[in-house]
Amino acid sequence: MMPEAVLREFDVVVIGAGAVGENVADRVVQGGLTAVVVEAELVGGECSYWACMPSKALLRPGTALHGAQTLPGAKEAVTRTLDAAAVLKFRDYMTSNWQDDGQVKWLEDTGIELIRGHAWLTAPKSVEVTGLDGNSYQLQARHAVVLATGSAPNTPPIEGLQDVQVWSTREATSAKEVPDRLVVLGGGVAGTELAQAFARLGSTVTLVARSGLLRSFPAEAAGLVAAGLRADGVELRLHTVTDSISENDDGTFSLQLGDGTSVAADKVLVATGRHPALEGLGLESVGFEPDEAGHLTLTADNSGLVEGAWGEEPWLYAVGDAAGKNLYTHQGKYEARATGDAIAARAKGELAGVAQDWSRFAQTANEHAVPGVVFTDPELAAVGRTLETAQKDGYNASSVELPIQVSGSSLHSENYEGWAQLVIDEDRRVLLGATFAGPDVAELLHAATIAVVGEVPLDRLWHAVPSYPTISEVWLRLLEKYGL
Ligand SMILES: Cc1cc2nc3c(=O)[nH]c(=O)nc-3n(C[C@H](O)[C@H](O)[C@H](O)COP(=O)(O)OP(=O)(O)OC[C@H]3O[C@@H](n4cnc5c(N)ncnc54)[C@H](O)[C@@H]3O)c2cc1C
Ligand SMILES: NC(=O)c1ccc[n+]([C@@H]2O[C@H](COP(=O)([O-])OP(=O)(O)OC[C@H]3O[C@@H](n4cnc5c(N)ncnc54)[C@H](O)[C@@H]3O)[C@@H](O)[C@H]2O)c1
Repeated sequence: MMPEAVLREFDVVVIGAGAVGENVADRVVQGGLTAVVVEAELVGGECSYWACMPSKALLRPGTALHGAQTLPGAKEAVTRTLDAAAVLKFRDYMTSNWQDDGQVKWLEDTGIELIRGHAWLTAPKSVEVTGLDGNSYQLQARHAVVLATGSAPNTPPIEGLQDVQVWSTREATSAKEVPDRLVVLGGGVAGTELAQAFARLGSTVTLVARSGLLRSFPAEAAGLVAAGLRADGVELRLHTVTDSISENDDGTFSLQLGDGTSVAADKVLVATGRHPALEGLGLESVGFEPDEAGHLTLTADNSGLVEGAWGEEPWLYAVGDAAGKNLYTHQGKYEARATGDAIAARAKGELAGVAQDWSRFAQTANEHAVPGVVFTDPELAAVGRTLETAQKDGYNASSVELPIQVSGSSLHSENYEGWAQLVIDEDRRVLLGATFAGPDVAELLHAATIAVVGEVPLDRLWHAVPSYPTISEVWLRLLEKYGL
């Protein structure tokens, strides 16, 4: 017999304790409300244990080693290759060995209650939980329920894929051994980063992508990353579809490609995008139906409020990967701060109706200034609109671009190769976006984010003097080329 449900009431119920769920709960508690987060796996979510942190821990030692190898004086001192076992150990350390005690303690110290288990909606503001402690919980939210359930990997329609055991990014980022031959399917951010990480750890890597590499970025910038991967021995099979996959008796894999060739692998990583994790959440009980293909989608406004949920007043919110706007930890946490503050303000009667753009309750930067870094070597860092997206969005946009060739870059490494672009709104003479590609350009990005968010006029930007000799001097060169 099922034990009777434990009834609990909170101001806010958050489903999912990834980085985003943690942050939204933090903000509502700072705002004077009570909050519970329900987590089915590890507190900290995908980013801490299977995504950002382990993938960057696998990449960073290779980048540091390569950096030293490109500098006279240092390269003579570096005589060995990457120590794969030590890199995996560093990755284990950066994921706290997949233990979440530290993050649980943070929840306790912050005054957020944690229930471990699987949660789903049963009615407006009502959530049921099958607890990992054997209890069942009936949670009632006085003000809001927040979906912070993250995303799940897409499965591409490849014959035989359903019948074989391939790696998702989870198995890749938590791998205990380095496979001899790895095939990566997908030329997006995850596929590109992990292809380079494993190539540098010693795998023979083939990356198969049905289109180009890193297609959402300017071609010149993506081209530098492609050259970096090729230099590490990654075979890039771009504009190539994968027709079928099968597992051989010895546990290896054979993939048939659309160009008639085949490729063999010891492991296959599928990294072909992700979708919001909204299945099994009881959304049907509050007014949502899957489409003909069986997919559930939600539309959330600029405060994260989900449109169309049953109920007398606004109560259902979606943030982070679950909202499906921008699948980045930093952007999800930004959404969480706005949503948490909006929930607290609405509960106190301090916010009515739609949140005003650029107020603390609105996720306005989602429309204008989403920064992202591809942590390959060389890096690719971009914020805001590309020339293509700016023109598509109706801006009278122009661009200025240059190879990165300044004193800072020639000091950085021998034969430094980089590329930078600014996208300009000609009507207002402000930046709409920026892209940098090259070794160690990630730290250049925040200056661009500030310029885009602040809509700093170019004539004023001219007075932002980059220090000599830094790679940031490329800003000055770009503005000079633009005509200032
Ligand atoms: C390989 C890889 C590398 C990445 N690297 C970066 C990077 O370098 N920088 C960056 O900004 N982004 C990166 N990302 C993206 C980043 O990981 C996500 O944007 C981020 O994790 C989203 O956070 P979230 O809290 O929305 O979701 P998640 O971290 O997925 O958290 C959701 C949580 O909800 C829980 N949950 C789901 N359903 C239920 C339920 N019904 N009941 C209870 N609990 C539930 C899950 O167990 C999970 O813990 C990477 C992604 C991948 C795949
Ligand atoms: N450094 C970072 O911030 C970082 C790193 C990794 C992942 N992420 C985030 O995680 C999300 C998921 O990463 P991702 O690389 O899986 O997604 P992605 O959207 O970046 O790339 C998906 C790739 O898969 C390909 N693809 C899609 N469907 C396919 C099909 N049916 N057959 C073959 N190829 C197909 C696409 O053409 C694309 O190249 C991204 O949105 C990204 O924001 C961020």
